Amino acid sequence: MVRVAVVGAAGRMGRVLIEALNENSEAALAVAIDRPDSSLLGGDAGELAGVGKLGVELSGRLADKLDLFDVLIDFTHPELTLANVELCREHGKAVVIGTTGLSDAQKQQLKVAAEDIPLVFAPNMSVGVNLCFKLLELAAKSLGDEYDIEIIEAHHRHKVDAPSGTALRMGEVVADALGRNLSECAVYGREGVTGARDPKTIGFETIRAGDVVGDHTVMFATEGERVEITHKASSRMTFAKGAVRAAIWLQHKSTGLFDMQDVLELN
Ligand SMILES: NC(=O)C1=CN([C@@H]2O[C@H](COP(=O)(O)OP(=O)(O)OC[C@H]3O[C@@H](n4cnc5c(N)ncnc54)[C@H](OP(=O)(O)O)[C@@H]3O)[C@@H](O)[C@H]2O)C=CC1
Ligand SMILES: O=C(O)C1=N[C@H](C(=O)O)C[C@H](O)C1
Repeated sequence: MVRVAVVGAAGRMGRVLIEALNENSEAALAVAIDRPDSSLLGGDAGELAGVGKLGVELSGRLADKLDLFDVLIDFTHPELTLANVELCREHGKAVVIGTTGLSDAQKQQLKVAAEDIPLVFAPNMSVGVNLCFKLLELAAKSLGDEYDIEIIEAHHRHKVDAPSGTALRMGEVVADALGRNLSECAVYGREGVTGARDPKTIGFETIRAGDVVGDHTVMFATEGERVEITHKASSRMTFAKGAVRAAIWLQHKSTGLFDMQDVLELN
């Protein structure tokens, strides 16, 4: 049985992760962490997640719980994730990272940490999105430079980073397949007199509204037709199940930086 610690346990993903762990026979919640100043500290993590008492108290300091878990699952925010990875690196713990919005420098820090511990880092843990990454590679290679590419994503009103990590990864997949560098060809939103579209660009449009769990569409459009590859998440459970699967998969790894394509053997 893999003993899992969840940080951000009282958050949107944290609560669903606890539920997913409760339903899994190969992994179990061992530690639940949220803000040190949270009014919820001391409560039972299972009750917080709506699955009944689990006997795991919500606490505020991961450093006090290092003996109690094998793998950390972190869906929080970049600075906290990096601090937690460093703590886990010092103590030889594996980490599954779902947090998005990391800078290039922060991603580089993960690469360095992965020399000492195993990490799964993926902007989207759902099977469907990871299948879409493969479909996008095929579509981009088949359609080529004749088609304009636009990536449209929609998320709930609480999301703090844009474009989503998934949309950016979709952009990277398509850009790589076409031999382009995303940092040179990405266009984020348009306003005013923009001029005609530069065919080499990849456009990103972001919607933030209501309770949308996560929608992504990549459009390939040319004169006479367009192809759209769309994924719509209707429950966070799809991400949580993927993260638990990654935690179980990581127990057999000693070091290395992996993503969900590795976990799902889609590479
Ligand atoms: N890879 C994937 O498949 C997915 C990735 N995500 C990503 O996961 C991340 C989290 O998303 P979401 O769950 O919606 O966000 P939430 O804000 O709901 O959850 C984050 C939790 O972390 C808590 N937190 C903040 N500071 C600390 C701290 N110092 N110590 C411990 N806990 C702390 C927050 O508390 P408080 O609210 O009080 O600040 C909150 O409970 C985002 O980056 C999102 O993009 C989301 C879904 C899927
Ligand atoms: O913040 C979210 O909610 C989500 N974030 C991830 C992202 O940025 O791609 C994945 C998912 O779409 C939900």
